[in-house]
Amino acid sequence: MSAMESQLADDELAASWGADISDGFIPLIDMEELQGPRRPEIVQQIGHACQHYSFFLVKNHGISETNMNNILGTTSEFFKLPEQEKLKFCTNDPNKSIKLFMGFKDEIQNVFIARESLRFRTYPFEDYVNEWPANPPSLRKDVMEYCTIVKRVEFALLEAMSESLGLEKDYIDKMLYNHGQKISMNYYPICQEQDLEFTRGVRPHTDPSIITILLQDNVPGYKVLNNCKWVDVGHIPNTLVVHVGDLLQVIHFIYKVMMNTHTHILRYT
Ligand SMILES: O=C(O)CCC(=O)C(=O)O
Ligand SMILES: [Fe+2]
Repeated sequence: MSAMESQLADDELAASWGADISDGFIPLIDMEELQGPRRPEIVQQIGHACQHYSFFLVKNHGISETNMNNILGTTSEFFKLPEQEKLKFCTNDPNKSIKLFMGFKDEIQNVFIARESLRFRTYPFEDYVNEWPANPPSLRKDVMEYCTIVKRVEFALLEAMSESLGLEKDYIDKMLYNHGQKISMNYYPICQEQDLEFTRGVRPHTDPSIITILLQDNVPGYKVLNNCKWVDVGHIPNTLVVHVGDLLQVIHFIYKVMMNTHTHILRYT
């Protein structure tokens, strides 16, 4: 098959199970179907999405609308806290499992990275929960509820990814040996129209993770790189974006991803 024919076949296959977005196409996986008779087909879809896109959307993932609203609400409450309360979590100490990153100017590229980001280890909860912010009071409960279900989503996806590579379904999980989980709560503040050219949410990057599972609010701005073109993911309600991270790529050499957030409106993920 020529490269063009193969691209066409890929596009046709993808067109039968993807989601149309504003300026392109993004694979959409129905996770509920992983439990039923169509599992082999869905596993194939996941493998195809990882190999040809390195990102995809998932629906019917088991995270309720309430859970999603709670964690996004908690995130926005945290970033609304007074500066001195938040700054307690800013640290250069490499041994700290929780860190807040504030917006900063990148002098070399002459851009302002506007994002505030609170990142912390979550799993196993008992090892870390006491370090999590006690404010807002809902945070610990919301993070635990959300991360418990995200862990299930992650396991289901890693199993399907293993199978899609012709491996035993617990292959990747066993290789990773009891791996943990990290959450990154992000706040993209409003920036002025005239500053837009010099302001980024995040710079183009790949993630140093196994997989990244992203929940975003309904504000657009998130882009992924596909065939050398940045594609706006937009917001499809009740879906999560899944990315193949660098570590999974290192294990298998075939999955690759890039992402970029550039926004001039208030946004939480
Ligand atoms: O918050 C987003 O939209 C993207 C965040 C991201 O890419 C990251 O934290 O690695
Ligand atoms: Fe990322």
